[in-house]
Amino acid sequence: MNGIRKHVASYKHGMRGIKLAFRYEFAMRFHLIAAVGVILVNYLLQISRTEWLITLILIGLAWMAEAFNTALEKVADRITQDQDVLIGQAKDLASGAVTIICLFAVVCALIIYFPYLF
Ligand SMILES: Nc1ncnc2c1ncn2[C@@H]1O[C@H](COP(=O)(O)OP(=O)(O)OP(=O)(O)O)[C@@H](O)[C@H]1O
Repeated sequence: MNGIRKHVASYKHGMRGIKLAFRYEFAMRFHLIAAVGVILVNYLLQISRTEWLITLILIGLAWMAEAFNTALEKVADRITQDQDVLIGQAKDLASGAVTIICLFAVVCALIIYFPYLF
C-alpha cells in the first residue's frame, strides 16, 4: 500500500515537472506549438491510424528529450556556473538528444505527409 501511495505521489511530482517545463521553458512551448500544428495537419490530411501513432510518439519523445535537457541544465548550473569543459559537453550532449529526435521527426513528417500532398 505504501508502495502504491509512493508511486501515485511520483506522478504528482511528474505533473509538477511538466507544469514547470511548459511555464518556464521557451523551447518546450515551441514544441507545444509545433505539436498543435502537427495535429492540425494530421486532421486536415486525414492520415492513417498508424501515421497518427507515429506522429504522437514522436511528439512525446521530443517533449521527453526537452524535459531531460532542461533537468540536466538545472543540475549542471547547480554544480557550477563557471565555464567548465565537462559541463559544456554534458549540456551539448543533452541538447544533441533533442536535436536528434527533432531531425528524425522532420524526416518522418516528410515521409508521412509527402504522399498526401503530391
Ligand atoms: N558552465 C558551462 N561551461 C561550459 N560551457 C557551457 C556552460 N554553460 C553553458 N555552456 C555552453 O552553452 C550552451 C548553452 O547552454 P545554456 O545553459 O545557456 O542552455 P540553453 O541556452 O538553454 O540551451 P538549449 O537550447 O540546449 O536548451 C551549452 O550547450 C554549452 O555548450
